[in-house]
Amino acid sequence: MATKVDYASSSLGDAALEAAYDNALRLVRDAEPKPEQNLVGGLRHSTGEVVKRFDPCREDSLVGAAYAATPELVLQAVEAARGVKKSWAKTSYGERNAMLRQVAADVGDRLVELAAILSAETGKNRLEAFGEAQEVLDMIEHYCTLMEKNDGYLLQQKSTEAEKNYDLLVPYGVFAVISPFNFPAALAVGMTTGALVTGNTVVLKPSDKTPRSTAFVADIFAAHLPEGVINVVHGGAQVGQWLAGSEVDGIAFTGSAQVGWQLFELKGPRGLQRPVLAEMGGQNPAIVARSADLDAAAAGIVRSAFGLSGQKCSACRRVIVDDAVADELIAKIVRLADGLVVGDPADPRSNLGPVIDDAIATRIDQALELARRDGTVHTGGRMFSLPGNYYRPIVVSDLPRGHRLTREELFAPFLSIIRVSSFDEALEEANAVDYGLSAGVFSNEPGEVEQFLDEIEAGVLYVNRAAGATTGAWPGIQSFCGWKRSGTAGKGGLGIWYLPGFMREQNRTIVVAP
Ligand SMILES: NC(=O)c1ccc[n+]([C@@H]2O[C@H](COP(=O)([O-])OP(=O)(O)OC[C@H]3O[C@@H](n4cnc5c(N)ncnc54)[C@H](O)[C@@H]3O)[C@@H](O)[C@H]2O)c1
Ligand SMILES: N[C@@H](CCC=O)C(=O)O
Repeated sequence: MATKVDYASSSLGDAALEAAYDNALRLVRDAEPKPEQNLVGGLRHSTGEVVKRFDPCREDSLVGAAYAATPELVLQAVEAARGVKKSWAKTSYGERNAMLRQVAADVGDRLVELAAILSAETGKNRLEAFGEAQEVLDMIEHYCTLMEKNDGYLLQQKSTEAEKNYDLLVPYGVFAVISPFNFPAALAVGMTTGALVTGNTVVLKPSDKTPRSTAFVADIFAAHLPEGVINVVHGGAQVGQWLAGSEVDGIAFTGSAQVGWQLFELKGPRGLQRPVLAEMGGQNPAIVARSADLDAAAAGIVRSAFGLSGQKCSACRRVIVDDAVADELIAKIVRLADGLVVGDPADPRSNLGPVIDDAIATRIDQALELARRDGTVHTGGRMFSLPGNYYRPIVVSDLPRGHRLTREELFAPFLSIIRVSSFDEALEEANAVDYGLSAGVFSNEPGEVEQFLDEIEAGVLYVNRAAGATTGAWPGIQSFCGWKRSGTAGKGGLGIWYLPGFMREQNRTIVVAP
């Protein structure tokens, strides 16, 4: 691929790539998908109920499917992973890195196909799809590099000729990896690579809304790893519950706070606590001060609020703006939002596609009704001219302070604007939610920027970023730690402290023979 696309890119930058994507999307949509199989100890299982996934842009067209795992199969998958955990932990990180880099190389050879599958299954536009496909590669490379930089997390402590002391991090054993629908390749790969590169084996459960995208990358992992090191069980919430309720030694989860915190409460084998690395949702604010460059602010906010139809954990959900510039900012946001093209990813102009399913659409319809009753709806709403659940970007203001639409995560192209009269008040409102994932500020006052950095309660911060007020974190560049209700681990994916979460500490004092 000639161009490297990330979440801040504004074009694929290559006509040949556009054409290749168009062709791949057509092929993906035209071929009737075979149900994805479960993978247990290297064996494929194709029995049981078939979960079907329809194209969110063309409602009656099947785009993905999978055989849902039974409780017995889930346990077999955990056993298969347990069976090879010693041999996998015994491999050197150099050997593991070599295998994982082969995975990345193979994904790299099939990037266009992956982007097309991602678009077909989620409805995300081509830029978002290529960004995600590229993130898969950068995620694997970043975690392999971290293992090398940290020399496998083994340090010699003060030692003598007679006694050697080592402090090291060792894998827990078997990790359950439970992934969400919105980044079904990048996030499944991120968590899976985190577990594998540190020497754990994995049972991966993709979202039942996106089985094909996750199976695509999982199959490439399986092709390069010893049997049983990666196992895949398909299905919905119930399969996730069976997996999390099994004797796995750790859980890596990305998804809603409602589910993540339930998993956090579960006990591990023999009733003991185990790591639950849960990365969850947000109610992410962008603060706009009166000194801000309002064009940059509007651009960054619109990009972060409506990219992927607001179905990003990092999406900008609240704009908290100084009253002195609020009307001007609202006008700019509305103008940019109205200029976005809503449509099928097959349309190269499309900025945002449909939302993933009827459940989110119902939530949006209810939210809109509430917003019309309690506030001002400036623009946006359902588009009935297209099949599927398409929405024009919704911009709302003047909801009463603390209104639930400004507190809960709707996961939709829905932006609330809140007026304040001081920077202190802006920060107070920004921090008034239970979540703490990403946040942005637009200000040309250094003192305000410093106050924001010191006082905001969130793990991913952006200052004056027109390319994305709250979105666009990238492996090795940003880290992605959810504070408060947004994360359980206190360390996030993408960053430099992520891998130790998959390991525990052991000290080894070895007396050398006299
Ligand atoms: N912080 C992050 O890095 C991040 C990234 C992407 C998405 N998210 C969050 O994910 C959510 C959207 O994804 P989603 O709708 O797929 O989330 P979800 O919580 O509905 O599902 C996530 C995964 O958990 C499984 N699951 C559902 N109920 C379960 C249960 N009771 N036990 C075990 N597994 C269960 C699902 O089948 C899916 O595989 C949003 O809240 C978003 O903010 C967070
Ligand atoms: N890494 C992406 C978000 C992933 C969650 O949905 C971003 O930072 O915008």
